Amino acid sequence: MKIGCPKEIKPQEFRVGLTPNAAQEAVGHGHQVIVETGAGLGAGFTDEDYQAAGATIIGTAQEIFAAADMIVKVKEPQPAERKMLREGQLLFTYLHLAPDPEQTHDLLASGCTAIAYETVTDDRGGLPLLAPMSEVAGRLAPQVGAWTLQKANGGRGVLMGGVPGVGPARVLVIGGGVVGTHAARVAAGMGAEVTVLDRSLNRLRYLDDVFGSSFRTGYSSAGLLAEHLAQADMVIGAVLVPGAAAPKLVKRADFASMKPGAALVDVAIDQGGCFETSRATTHADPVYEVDGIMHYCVANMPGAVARTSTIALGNATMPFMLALADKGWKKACADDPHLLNGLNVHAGQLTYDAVGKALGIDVVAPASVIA
Ligand SMILES: NC(=O)C1=CN([C@@H]2O[C@H](COP(=O)(O)OP(=O)(O)OC[C@H]3O[C@@H](n4cnc5c(N)ncnc54)[C@H](O)[C@@H]3O)[C@@H](O)[C@H]2O)C=CC1
Ligand SMILES: CC(=O)C(=O)O
Ligand SMILES: [Mg+2]
Repeated sequence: MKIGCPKEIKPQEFRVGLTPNAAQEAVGHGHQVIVETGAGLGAGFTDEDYQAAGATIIGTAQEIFAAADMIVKVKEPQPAERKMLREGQLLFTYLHLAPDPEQTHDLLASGCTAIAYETVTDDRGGLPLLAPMSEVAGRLAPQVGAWTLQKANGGRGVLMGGVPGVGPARVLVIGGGVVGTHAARVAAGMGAEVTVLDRSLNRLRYLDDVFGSSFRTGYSSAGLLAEHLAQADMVIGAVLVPGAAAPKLVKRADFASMKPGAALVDVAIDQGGCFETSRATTHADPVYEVDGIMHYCVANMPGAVARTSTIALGNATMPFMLALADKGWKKACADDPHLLNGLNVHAGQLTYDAVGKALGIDVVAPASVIA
C-alpha cells in the first residue's frame, strides 16, 4: 500500500502523523511511504531522517493526496485538504466530527473512508488513540491555566502553590478520565488544592485508591458543581461522552457567582467544549474573556509540545496503521472490532451513531459496510 503523510496545516500545529520509526516499520512491512517535505520539522524530524527510514520525500500535499491509498495525519483535515480527498481513499487521523458539520459534509461528499483516532476503543473501555494526547493535554492544562491566572494575561493574579502564609489556588477538574487525572496530578504537584468531579463512581474509587489525599473527589451533580465553581480560581473542563458533543455543564449564568479573573481551561473544546461560552482558540491567540472570566480553549493543545506528542501518538497509532496497511481497512476492521469502532465515514455515509445524533444525519451500521 502507498501510505502518505502530509505536513499539518492547522495553525500552530507542529505534530506530524508518522514518525521516522513508524515509516521504517511500514517500509519493513513492504509498503511505500511518501512524506511531504518538511512535514516532520516541527517535531524535530528532518527529511533525511525519513529518507534513512526508507520513505520518499515529496514536494507538495497535492502530490501526496493524489498518490496515497491511505493518508495518515494528526488533526482533522482542513478545508483545503478535504478538497483533495477522494473516493476509495482511506483517512486515518483525529476527526472530532460531532461539533463540526462542515467537515462532516465535506468528508461525506469526498467519498473517502475515514477512521477517527478518538473513537477507536480497547478491551478495558479506554480510547487508546486519544489517551496519549489526553495525557499530554491533561499535563499541560494546569501549566496554561497558571499562565492564564497571571495578572498580565487577564487572570486573577493567584499563584498555584501559594506561599507560606498565603493559601494555594483552588483548582476544579470536571471529568476524571485521562485528561482529568493527569491535570489533577500536575495541579496538585504544583501545590494547588484540587477537586475532581466525575459521574462514574468507579472512576472516583480508582482516583481515591491511587491518589489518596493528593486531591479530593466528588460526584458531578449540578449542586456540587455550583458550590465548587464559586470557590475555584481555575476550572479544567475534561469531560467526554465518546464521539458525542460535550455536555455544556457550566453556563454563562454561573459566572455571576464565580471569582473575577478565574481561569477556565476547556480541554473538551475539540468535542465542542463543556462551558456554554467556549469557542475554539489557537495557540497564536489562546485566551479570551467573558464577563470577567478568562477562557483558554485551544483545540490542539498537544501541538505546543510537538516532539513529545508526535512520538507518544506514533507509539499508539503504529500497530493500527500497520494493520490497515497490511490487511486493507475492511479486513483490518473485520478482524478488530475496536478498530471498527473508529470508522466514522465510508463512501458518503456516516457510520458513527453519536456523530449522527449530534448532527441529525442518518447513520448506517459499521458492520454493514465491511460485510
Ligand atoms: N484540546 C485538546 O487539545 C485535547 C482535547 N482532548 C479532549 O479532552 C476530553 C477528555 O478526554 P479524556 O480524558 O481522554 O476522556 P475520558 O473518557 O478518559 O474521560 C472523560 C471523563 O468524563 C467523565 N464524564 C462524562 N460526563 C460527565 C459529567 N457530566 N460530569 C463529570 N464527568 C463526566 C467520564 O465519566 C470520564 O471519566 C475529550 O473531549 C478529548 O477529545 C484530548 C486531548 C487533547
Ligand atoms: C485529541 C486532539 O484533538 C489533539 O490531540 O489535538
Ligand atoms: Mg477540531
